[in-house]
Amino acid sequence: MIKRKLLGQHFLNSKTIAESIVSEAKITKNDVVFEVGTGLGILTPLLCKKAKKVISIDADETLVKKARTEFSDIENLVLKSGDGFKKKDSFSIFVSNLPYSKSKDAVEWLAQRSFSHGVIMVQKEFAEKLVAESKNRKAVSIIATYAFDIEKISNVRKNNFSPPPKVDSVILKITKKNNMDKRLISTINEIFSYRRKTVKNILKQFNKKTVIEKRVDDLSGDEIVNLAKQILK
Ligand SMILES: C[S@@+](CC[C@H](N)C(=O)[O-])C[C@H]1O[C@@H](n2cnc3c(N)ncnc32)[C@H](O)[C@@H]1O
Repeated sequence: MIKRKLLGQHFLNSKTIAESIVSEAKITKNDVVFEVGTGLGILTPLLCKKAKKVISIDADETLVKKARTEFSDIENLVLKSGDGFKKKDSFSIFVSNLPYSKSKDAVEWLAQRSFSHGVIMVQKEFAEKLVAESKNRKAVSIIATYAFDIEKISNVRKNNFSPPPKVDSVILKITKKNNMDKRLISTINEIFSYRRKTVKNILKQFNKKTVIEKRVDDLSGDEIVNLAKQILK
């Protein structure tokens, strides 16, 4: 039970929703799809039908073994065990019903990867955080909106999962816009730990100078990214 919770094991039980996720991913026979969280494999064979190749990873070895047996006849499927957000495989499309505790890690990892687009399912609150404005923004909102165009596809009620999670989910389409590196991402996170300070005082922490008296909350997303770039120069 503890493992289930830690790994966010709420399995989608609606074939219709699984089909709509795969359809939104606009997969062609030229695409390599990377799926994090094979789970019970509701998405995996549908992805394989459309793609040239599917790499599907689960952190739970038991689920990977089960999938290996169940999908042994699918030739374009590579099943792996381990932490999906530590893998270095190349892919063109990302599809994941994300393990919820890993949503922030997923966004930061995806921001560093080159790919075309993805379809992800996240908790409703996390989806709202990603597109939040001014004072409601977090570092992950800045990273996500700089790295991707984000489009909401639909809401998914919690009863479409077994066992049902506490909250509803949202399907998002993300299209890659800008690549970011690890240093830029950690500097944006650091800026947010000083979010009540003025830009002038933040830069002072990094031995840099400016006359700008604005606070982080008054800057646009691009201005925050540029501030992080200035700190890194
Ligand atoms: C929300 S379930 C989704 C499973 C399946 N795709 C579905 O839609 O029913 C998340 C899955 O991700 C797996 N998982 C959790 N953390 C992971 C990680 N870091 N890397 C790979 N898989 C992970 C869990 O074991 C679980 O099977």
